Amino acid sequence: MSYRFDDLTAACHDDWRAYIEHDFVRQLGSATLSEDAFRHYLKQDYLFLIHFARAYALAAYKSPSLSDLRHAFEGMRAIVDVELDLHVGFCRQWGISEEELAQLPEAKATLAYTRYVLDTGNRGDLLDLHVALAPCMVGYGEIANWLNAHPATRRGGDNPFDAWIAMYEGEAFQAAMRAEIDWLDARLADASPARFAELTRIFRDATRLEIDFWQMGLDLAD
Ligand SMILES: Cc1ncc(C[n+]2csc(CCO)c2C)c(N)n1
Repeated sequence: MSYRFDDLTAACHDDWRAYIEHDFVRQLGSATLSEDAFRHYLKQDYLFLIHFARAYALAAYKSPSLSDLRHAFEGMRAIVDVELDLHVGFCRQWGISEEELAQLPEAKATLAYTRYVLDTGNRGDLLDLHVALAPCMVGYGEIANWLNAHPATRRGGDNPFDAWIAMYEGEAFQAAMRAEIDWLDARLADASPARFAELTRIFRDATRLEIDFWQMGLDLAD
């Protein structure tokens, strides 16, 4: 039996669909999401991105080869040099200043998700860490594609969240998502059934924590 990334989403089908098709996503697509919920999400996502950059630093530390080291370095650079700059600019447009971002208290859902990923990487190997990162890396691209295929989605100037969808449907991001799937496909091909069961558990837990992250946004939870 040779495994691939699609076997992870198939093994966690219900959780994966609950993440991709969450009410937060649906409301964002149909332009019915409350602006306060989106702002709350944006603020917590700033903290999330900082810990995600740390997870890529951990991936560098866990890299046994130069090509893995380069992959981790590029991932960290993408977040620190591109994603976080874009995010701070995006927050500014939504009335959230850099000073406010620097002072934010961390919501429990942010704490749980980011520390889960870091702990999984600390106690496991590079594949465990990448599987914990995968719902984030692959899920957002799939969400943008799902929204574009959904009849209730409104695109363009009459949807205030249009720029968010545009970011994740863009070719640069979709290419990064495919590269991550290829990396995982190559490693999963050698996994035993017992190892695949361990990785499924990590993938499911990280997906459940993504669901909680959306719910935290909707509930304005702290
Ligand atoms: C809760 C949450 N989950 C996933 C992402 C998406 N994301 C975060 S970092 C990254 C890699 C980009 O270099 C991607 C796709 C997010 N922003 N917030």
